[in-house]
Amino acid sequence: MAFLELIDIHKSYFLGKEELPVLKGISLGFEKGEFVSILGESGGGKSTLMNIIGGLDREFSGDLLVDGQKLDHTQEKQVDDYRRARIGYIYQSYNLISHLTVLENVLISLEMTTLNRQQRLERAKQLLHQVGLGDQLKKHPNQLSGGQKQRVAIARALASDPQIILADEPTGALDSKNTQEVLELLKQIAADGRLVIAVTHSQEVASHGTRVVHMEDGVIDSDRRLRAAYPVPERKVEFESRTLTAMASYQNAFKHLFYHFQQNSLIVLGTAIGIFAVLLFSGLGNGVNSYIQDQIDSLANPQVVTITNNPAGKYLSEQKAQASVQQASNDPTQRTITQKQVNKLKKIKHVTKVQTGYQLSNYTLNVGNKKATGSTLQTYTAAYTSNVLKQGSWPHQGEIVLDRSMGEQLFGNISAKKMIGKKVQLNYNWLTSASQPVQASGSYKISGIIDGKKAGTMMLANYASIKTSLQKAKAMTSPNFLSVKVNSMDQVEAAAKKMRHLKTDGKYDFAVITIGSLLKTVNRYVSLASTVLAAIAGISLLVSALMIIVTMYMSVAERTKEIGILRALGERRKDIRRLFTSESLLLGFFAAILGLVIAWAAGGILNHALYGLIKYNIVQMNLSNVIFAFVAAMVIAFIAALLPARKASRLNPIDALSAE
Ligand SMILES: Nc1ncnc2c1ncn2[C@@H]1O[C@H](COP(=O)(O)OP(=O)(O)OP(=O)(O)O)[C@@H](O)[C@H]1O
Repeated sequence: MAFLELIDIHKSYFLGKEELPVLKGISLGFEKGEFVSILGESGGGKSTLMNIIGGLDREFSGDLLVDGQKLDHTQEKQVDDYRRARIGYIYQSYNLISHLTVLENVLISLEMTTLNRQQRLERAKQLLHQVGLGDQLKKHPNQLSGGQKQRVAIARALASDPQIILADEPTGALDSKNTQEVLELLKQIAADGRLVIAVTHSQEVASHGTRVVHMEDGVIDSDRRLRAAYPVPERKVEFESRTLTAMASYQNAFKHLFYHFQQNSLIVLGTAIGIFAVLLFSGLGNGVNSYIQDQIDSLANPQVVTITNNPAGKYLSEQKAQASVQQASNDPTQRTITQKQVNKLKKIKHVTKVQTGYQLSNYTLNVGNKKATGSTLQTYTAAYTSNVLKQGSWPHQGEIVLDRSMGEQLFGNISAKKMIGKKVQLNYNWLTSASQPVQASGSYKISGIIDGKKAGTMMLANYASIKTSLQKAKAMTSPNFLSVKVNSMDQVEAAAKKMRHLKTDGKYDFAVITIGSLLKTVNRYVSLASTVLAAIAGISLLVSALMIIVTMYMSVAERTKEIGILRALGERRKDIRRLFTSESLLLGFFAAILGLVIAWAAGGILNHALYGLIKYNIVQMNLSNVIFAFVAAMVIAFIAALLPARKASRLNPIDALSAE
């Protein structure tokens, strides 16, 4: 049995429904060491036969046996392996990959072998040296003559040490000197014990071979032996073929990206701008959120929970509690809290202190004939931080703290310091336990001035003093809000939750507000705003994705021939798909890095510019923003490459090879 056997090969092309039979039952056997020329009239089916022998065409009937093993050409994987391990191609038009150097053109085939990097490099150099191009390694194909290009193609065809070399009009484009040299090389290849099959119109080529097969009208009409086949020397197998690794795909993609540096930098820049915008807006959202938190924390103690009664008795979530307390300020009499309720709170774990307080409406302050009025009179609790105080101290017995603007109404434009120690008369309205309105009053000394700009207009009195004046007026004296202190920040939310769930006779006792929950409400709006901005910026990412899709489609169109070459060298459809996805992922990766750098720089500049104004870094990008930007860039790049990559991988290798 011959080394390579073709048994009754039939092949037809179809034009619509019309069948055009091209090969009409070809049976041939080839041995190693033969240099066979296939001759025949133009259009006789020589190239078609070569494509079948080379495993590029799987649409035929008949059998192909190699080394006695039948090649199941319905199985793509088998044919891919066969091409990669057994076949080396040489074409009339050289089919070199233009963006790779001479050396890289040979290495690309060696990437599908078990040789290591160093061995691959050595073998490529040695082969190029053998074909007389040892000093042209760094050149690109367009810097070579026709003869030189064909010699690179020969070196590449030999790289994976295939047993079969197929040459389609190998000297068709060469002058006589180069033709001679190439023929000598082909003879040498056969003499090395390989099978060389060349399609040709040239008698000269045919006369160099060991055998001439002539085709006519889809059948073999003559098969002449010119001389004996070369003896097959004993050769040990130094390496084997294997599929392309993902690493090699990424390296190739990188080379291609770099070769079109300018075009690709623009795409990277475009995508990076989208990523930068998303990052900057998310960073700005974070910064504004934490700025607000910082501001609120500086005014109110986040470890203190504020509680009022819950007259309706329905469960109040954080948000509902806030709404309910706002309503309560219109009708504070509904909100009195009993000692029993206070005791319940004290029993909650992590609660260290429960401070009673009054929130009373409509009060008047008088000094001589000067008057100031306000809507809410509140007693001081630990909920306030000393940042609120502009001057002086919190009120003790017989003292109050005033807002600066109120002080000005009463005393004219004097300094806060001078207001301290002055006496004011306070009148306010409240109810008796029978709900009859009464007026309470007292004389108080100013112990501190509040920075109204920070905390809003308000007045804080001493709890015990207010209680005494309420008693004097025979008004009810139950407190109507509580400040409950929790021993650590971490426990505030958990403790607040327990407080919310306290019940008396099936009714929920309290409306509970934490600074955290207040902050959450504010931050929800800020986050919403920054998400909307980031989403708008995300549109530019979408544009980037479209840009990548278009580029990839253009790249597929531009590289159609290369795809054919790579398939002929043995790359699988999967490898072709990865060629494009990896290139797109690299684009996404570089864009993400550039986007990060720009966002980092812009954030830095913005922070620097605004620091003087607000004493705060307003752009705060965190790790999750960075990770998100990265993942988004990669996902977009990957998705953008899917369709073009699929298109590329589905190209018929023969059609791809014949692309201009
Ligand atoms: N994809 C195709 N669809 C339809 N017909 C095709 C296709 N490819 C080739 N043919 C036809 O099949 C016949 C054989 O073509 P093939 O290229 O194998 O001939 P050839 O002997 O190599 O010719 P040449 O020596 O001119 O290169 C021709 O008539 C050609 O027109």
